[in-house]
Amino acid sequence: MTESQEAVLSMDRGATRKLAKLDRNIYARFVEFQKKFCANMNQPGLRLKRLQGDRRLWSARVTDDYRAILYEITGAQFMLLDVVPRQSAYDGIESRYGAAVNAVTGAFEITDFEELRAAVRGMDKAEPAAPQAFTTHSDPVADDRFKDQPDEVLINLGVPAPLLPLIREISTLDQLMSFCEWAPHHTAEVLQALDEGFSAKEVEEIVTDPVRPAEPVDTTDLETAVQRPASYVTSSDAAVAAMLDGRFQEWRLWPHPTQKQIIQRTYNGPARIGGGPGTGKTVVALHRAARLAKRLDPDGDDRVLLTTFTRNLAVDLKSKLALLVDEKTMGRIDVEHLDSVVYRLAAEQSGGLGSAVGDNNLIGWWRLICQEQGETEFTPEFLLDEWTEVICAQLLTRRSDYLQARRVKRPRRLNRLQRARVWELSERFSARLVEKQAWCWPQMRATTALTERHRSERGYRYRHIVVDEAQDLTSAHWVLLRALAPQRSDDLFIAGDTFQRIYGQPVTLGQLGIEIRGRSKRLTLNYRTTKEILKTALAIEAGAEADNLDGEADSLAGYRSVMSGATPEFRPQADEDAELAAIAAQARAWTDAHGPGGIAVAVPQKRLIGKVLGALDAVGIDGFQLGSDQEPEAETVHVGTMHRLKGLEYRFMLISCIGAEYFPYDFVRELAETDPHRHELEMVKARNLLFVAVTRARDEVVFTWAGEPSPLLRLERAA
Ligand SMILES: Nc1ncnc2c1ncn2[C@@H]1O[C@H](COP(=O)(O)OP(=O)(O)OP(=O)(O)O)[C@@H](O)[C@H]1O
Repeated sequence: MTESQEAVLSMDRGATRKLAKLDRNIYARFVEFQKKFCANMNQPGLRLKRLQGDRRLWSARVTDDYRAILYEITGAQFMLLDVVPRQSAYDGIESRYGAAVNAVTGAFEITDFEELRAAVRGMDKAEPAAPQAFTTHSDPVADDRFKDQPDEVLINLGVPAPLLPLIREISTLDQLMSFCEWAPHHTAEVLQALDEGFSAKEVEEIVTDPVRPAEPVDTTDLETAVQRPASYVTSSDAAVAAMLDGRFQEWRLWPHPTQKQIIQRTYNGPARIGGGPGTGKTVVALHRAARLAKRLDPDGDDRVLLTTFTRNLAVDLKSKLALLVDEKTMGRIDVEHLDSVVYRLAAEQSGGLGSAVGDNNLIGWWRLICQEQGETEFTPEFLLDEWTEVICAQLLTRRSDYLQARRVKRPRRLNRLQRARVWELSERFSARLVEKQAWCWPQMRATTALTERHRSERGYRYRHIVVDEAQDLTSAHWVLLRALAPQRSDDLFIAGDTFQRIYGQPVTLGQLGIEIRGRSKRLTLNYRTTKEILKTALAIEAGAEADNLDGEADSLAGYRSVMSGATPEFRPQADEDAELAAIAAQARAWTDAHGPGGIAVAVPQKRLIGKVLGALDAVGIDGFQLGSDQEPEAETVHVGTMHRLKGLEYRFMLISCIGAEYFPYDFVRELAETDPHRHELEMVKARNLLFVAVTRARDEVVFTWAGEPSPLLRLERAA
C-alpha cells in the first residue's frame, strides 16, 4: 500500500480564473478534492497518476467525469493547471501548457497556449475580462509600440520567447486585451505598457527592474521560483481555502511584487509610499499594518495604529483589515481616523471638552474678534490661516516663539510689530474659546500633540503607525503622530498621493521631525481605472505640480492602467431639469444593464444631493446619500459630494452639476480678487477634487452639467 502523504496544492491566477468558470457542482466537488488531496495525496480515490510526456505532469480524479491537471513542483507541492472533462484530459496536453521559470524575473509561469491562441485567433475559447465587457476594440495596436520591438528587446524585458510568435500576430487592441488576460502577469504588464507608449527603456525601469531578483536566476529551481512574489502563486492551503470559499480577492493574496517589496521591507525610520489613484497604496498600508502587528511580541503590549483622514475610510480599512488578520492580531491594531485619535486623547487628558466649533464656523469667530478689536490691517481669513498653519501647526505657545517662528511659504512677510499684533489677536481668539467653553480642531490637535510629546517621555502609545491618505493631514497631525511612536525602525509608514490633496496645505515632513528622505517609493500601476478614464483624469492634472510631502516635487510619471473600457462621455444639458433627467436616465440605464450597486453620482455641493435623489426616485431608483457614519447600502445608487467620495470606488460614475456655476465654489472665485495666494491654493484643491472624483470610477464615467462647463473640466484636453 502507498504511504499517506500530505501535499500542498498551489494555484496561480490562471487557475483561479479557470475555477471561476466551472459549473457550480463541479466547483463544489473540486473544493472537496482539494481538501482530500492536501490531507493525503496518495489516497486511492484520487487516482493520482503521472501523464505521459513531461514527467512533472499529473492528473487526479475530481469526479468520475472531471480530472485535475497538476504540475509537480516538488514531491509534495503541486500547481493546479486546470480542471477538465475526463475525456479531454489527455488531448494534446503537452502542447497546451507551458511551465517554466522566467529567466529575467525569476517567476514561475504557467502558460495555457490554447487560451492564448484563442485570444489572438478569435476562437471562442477565451472570454473577454469583465471590465472590457461593454467595449469594442477593433482599434489597431500601434505597430511601432511592441510589434516592432525586436525579439531580443522583448525577451530582455521578461517576455518568454515561446510567446513571441503569437504576440507577432496581435493586431488589434481587443486581441491584446484578451491575450493579456491569459498571458503571464509580467508579460501582460510589459506589452500593455509598451502599447501605452512607454519606450522599451521606460518599461524596463517601471515594470521589469522592480521585479528583477537580486540573486542570479536558476531556471531549474522551481521551488525557489514559486516563492517569488512575481510568481503570483499561493503558498499555503489556508490561502487556497480562502480563495475557494468565495472570499478571494486578488489584492489579499497577491500584492504586486513592487507592493510586496514595500510591505515586507524593514525601514530604519519613517517611510513613504506615493503613487496615483488606484495604484494600491491602501492595499499596501493594510498589508503592512497586518505584517507589523503579526510580528509584535505576543507577550508584550505594543500596539499598531492604522489611521486615515476621514471616518468613513477608517470604517472601510477596518473591514478590509479583518480579511488579512485573525481576531487576536486585530486586537493589537487600532483602526481609527486621526481626528478620532485626537479627540480620544484630548478627552482622556482633560475630561470635559465643551462644545465644538466646526471648521466652517471658525471664520465667523475671527470676524468677530477683528470687529471688536477694530482690526483693519489683517483680514479674518489671513488671521485664521496664520493661526492654523503657523501657530497651531508649530505648537507655538509663547509670544517669543512666534516672533521667531519660520513662516515658510506664507503669503506675506510680517515684521516684528505685525507679528506681535497677530499674536495678540490670536490670544484673544484662544481666550474666547475658553470663555465660551468651546474647542476647535486646529487648537485641539496642537494641544494634544503637545501633551503627547511630554507624555512620550513615560512611554509611547504605539510601536508602529501606518497612515493612509496622508496628503490631507495638517502639520499638527504630524507632530502628534511623531509623538505617538518611538523613533525606531518601522515607526511611521505613510501612504498618500499629493495630487489628491483636497483638505490641508502642503507640509514638509522633515521640518516636523519626520525624516523620510531616502525611504520614499512610488507605485505606478493602476488597478482600478481604465486607460480611457485615466487619460481624462490626467488631462485635469496636466501641467500641475505636487509635492512629495518633503518639500520636493512629486510626479505621476509612469502612471498607467492595464484595463480598457469605454471613453468617458461629456454631456452638456440645456438647464437643471434636463440635467437631473439625464442623470436619472443614465443611472436607470446602468441599473437595467448591470443590476443595482456599483453606481455613484458625485456633485460639487451638498445642497445638490437632494435634487439628484429626487430625480432618481422619480424613475424608481433607490438612492443613498453618502455620509460619514452610516455604512452605505449596497444595492442603491450612492449620491455624495466629491469630497465624500474620496478613497471609495465604483464601477459607474456620474460626475454631475459640474457647471461653472457650481464648480469651483463661489468663495474660491471671489478670492481671485481679494486674496490671490489663497485663490491659487483653493484652485489646486478644486482641481485635485475633480481628479479624485474621476479616479473613483472603474469602468465608465459620464460628466453632466447645465450652462457653462466648469473651467476645471479642461474640455479641450479631457474629451
Ligand atoms: N495587487 C493587486 N492585485 C489586485 N488588485 C489590486 C492590487 N492592488 C490594488 N488592487 C485593487 O486596486 C484598487 C485600488 O487599490 P487601493 O484603494 O489600495 O489604491 P489607492 O492607491 O489607495 O487608491 P486611491 O489613492 O485612489 O485611494 C482596489 O480595488 C484594490 O483592491
